[in-house]
Amino acid sequence: MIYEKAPAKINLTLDVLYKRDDGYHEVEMVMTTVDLSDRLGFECLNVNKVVIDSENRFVPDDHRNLAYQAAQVFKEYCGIKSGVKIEIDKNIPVAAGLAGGSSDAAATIRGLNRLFTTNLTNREMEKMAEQIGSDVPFCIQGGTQLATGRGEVLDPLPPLPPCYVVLAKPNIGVSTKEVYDRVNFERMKHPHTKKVIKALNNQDFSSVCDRLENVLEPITVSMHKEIPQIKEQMVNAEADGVLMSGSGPTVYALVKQESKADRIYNSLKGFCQEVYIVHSLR
Ligand SMILES: C[C@](O)(CO)[C@H](O)COP(=O)(O)OP(=O)(O)OC[C@H]1O[C@@H](n2ccc(N)nc2=O)[C@H](O)[C@@H]1O
Ligand SMILES: Nc1ncnc2c1ncn2[C@@H]1O[C@H](COP(=O)(O)OP(=O)(O)OP(=O)(O)O)[C@@H](O)[C@H]1O
Repeated sequence: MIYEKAPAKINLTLDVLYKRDDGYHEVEMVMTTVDLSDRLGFECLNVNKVVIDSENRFVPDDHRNLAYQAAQVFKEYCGIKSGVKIEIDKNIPVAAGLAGGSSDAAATIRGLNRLFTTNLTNREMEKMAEQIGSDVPFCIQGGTQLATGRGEVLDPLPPLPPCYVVLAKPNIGVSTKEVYDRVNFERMKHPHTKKVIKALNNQDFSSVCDRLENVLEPITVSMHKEIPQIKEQMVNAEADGVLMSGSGPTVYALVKQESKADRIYNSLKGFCQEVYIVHSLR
């Protein structure tokens, strides 16, 4: 069995520019991976099928699983007739806005590229990833990147300066499609994406923290009061920056000091079922 790590992502910015004719939204977002990861294992099967094995009851074990879809796309593209077993050890909260399923799909493409020694380039793997979901191409290489188009046009950026990332996921469900469907361009306050990129170029942590913005946040907030409550607790515990990731519901805090990260963690532990202290990934 060979193994791949599948890290979660957070949005430092998320801007929506317009709705496209294909129904997707043109976006501009700065995303970065954090060290909360699923672990995926891959091995060949003699029979030509894809088998998903996970102990997490929220992870589908059939075609609905993005790792299953990635394996099918990979097998088709590379003309592979043997089957594959994929073990998913799930650590990223499910349906959280942290791209858990997307990262599993990307890890599957990378893992099968190693398992079958197919020598695909990152570019080829990103093209394949587009067929599975808008966040999957970013997850092929991860790190810190500017994602445009519907999320699949990628430009590498300098990493988020080293810090603690406290993630808090309230126990509520959010539909990404529903949040995008509620986008209202008239009332939108667009993020200063260029200033965040400049701050990353200068490795200026406090300017990054001052500019964290996500146009989907007010939409998800209007449906779930838990999100502003978590943000308020994080701010009261002296987080350097706070934002909702993706379409939510996970909210994160960026902090330099470990003692503050601990304080935020402790203040939220009773309120949220799932709270994690992790690091940004270089
Ligand atoms: C919110 C984010 O997670 C931020 O990274 C992504 O934009 C969403 O990425 P994702 O979950 O991989 O999205 P997909 O599985 O491709 O699309 C789910 C649904 O979200 C909406 N969607 C998604 C991406 C995009 N650029 N415009 C959209 O309008 C569409 O209604 C689509 O049917
Ligand atoms: N490998 C997977 N891990 C978790 N959920 C998966 C997976 N494959 C498919 N799913 C389905 O996708 C749904 C969304 O889960 P996921 O954890 O990918 O959401 P997300 O983090 O909000 O995604 P994104 O940030 O890309 O919008 C789940 O409810 C689950 O049914």
